[in-house]
Amino acid sequence: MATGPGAGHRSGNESHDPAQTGSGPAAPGAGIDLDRPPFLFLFRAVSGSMSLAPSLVTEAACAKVNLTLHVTGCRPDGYHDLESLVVFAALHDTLIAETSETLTLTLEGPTAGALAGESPADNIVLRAARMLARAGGVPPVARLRLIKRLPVAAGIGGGSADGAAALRALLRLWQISLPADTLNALARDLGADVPVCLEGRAVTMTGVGEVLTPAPTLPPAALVLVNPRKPVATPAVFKARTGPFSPAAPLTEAPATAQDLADALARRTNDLAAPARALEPAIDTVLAALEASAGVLLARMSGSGATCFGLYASLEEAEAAALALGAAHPEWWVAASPLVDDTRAVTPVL
Ligand SMILES: C[C@](O)(CO)[C@H](O)COP(=O)(O)OP(=O)(O)OC[C@H]1O[C@@H](n2ccc(N)nc2=O)[C@H](O)[C@@H]1O
Ligand SMILES: Nc1ncnc2c1ncn2[C@@H]1O[C@H](COP(=O)(O)OP(=O)(O)OP(=O)(O)O)[C@@H](O)[C@H]1O
Repeated sequence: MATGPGAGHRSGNESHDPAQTGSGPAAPGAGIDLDRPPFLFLFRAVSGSMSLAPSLVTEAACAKVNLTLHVTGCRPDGYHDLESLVVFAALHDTLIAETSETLTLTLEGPTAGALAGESPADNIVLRAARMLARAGGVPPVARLRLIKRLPVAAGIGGGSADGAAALRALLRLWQISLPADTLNALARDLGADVPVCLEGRAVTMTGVGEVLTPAPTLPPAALVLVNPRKPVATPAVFKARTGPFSPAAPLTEAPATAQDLADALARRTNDLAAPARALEPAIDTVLAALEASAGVLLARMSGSGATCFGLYASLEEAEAAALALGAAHPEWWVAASPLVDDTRAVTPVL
């Protein structure tokens, strides 16, 4: 089992350049009268020379999970209208951004090999950096390090989360602030799942992925994510989808318990599951194994697959199920996680 990086609370994930921060003014009550003009002048002079810009920022790029996914229409440009209940797991890639005079990206971590054949310039992290620099009117310079742990082309938005993490990190590193609409549009241009990953909280996602409405409060629950280590290309799955579109069926009431949540999900669908299963039959094996696991309340596919999730009432049950699934299928990527309220509160694992 890979229980993966656990949820935690962010603390001190920015490090300030000691040369820039200095020692700061004395605290009130430390024997200095800050109201006396010479000290007031000194205080202003010191704070005026201090830079609040961090020289290093780390961000957790958390896995997104589509608990439901209704394809409600198709647009002239080929993109589909969706309605999806999206939540986040604590499992994450880690993005580290440092000040530099050039723009560089290094890839490491257990799943980085899946990107070995691709040009680093095409990596969504560098695309995000270039687009944000242009929008913010700053030079595109940073030393970026991406630690990849999430499976690639897996339906849990690993690349989208990396792109969103790059935006968040560089907004802070470069001290840029953009209007929310501009940032949402920039995220959308990077990929349909990037706006939701930037939001990082449970939402009902509509449009092609850019319209985000807070989801009803969800009960404590845990997930097991299972990927058969077979990449599935999102465009191919949308292309293979046939039949009528679904009506939107958003969750409007807060489920009181994990079982209530499972019951509500059971009345809804992932419309991409059928085409994905036709393209990658290993999804059937994964779903059957999750459905047979002890304590599972519901098993479904996330996004365009092939990752499937099992829903459990507690993290203990999810971890026990992940342990058993991982032992029975060592060739699979298996991980347990609580549902995360806000991905900004997840401490990035280095
Ligand atoms: C299936 C989901 O994972 C659900 O959250 C997302 O909609 C996919 O988001 P994504 O991978 O970020 O998608 P993009 O990289 O923007 O698009 C990849 C391809 O998926 C298809 N696509 C994607 C999103 C969408 N709303 N309609 C689509 O038809 C298009 O063929 C597109 O060329
Ligand atoms: N940092 C990145 N991590 C993963 N894939 C990336 C990254 N940058 C670019 N890519 C490209 O994006 C493709 C889709 O990868 P990703 O892991 O985001 O798929 P996914 O989990 O199916 O996403 P979604 O659920 O949003 O459809 C990869 O096959 C790769 O070509």
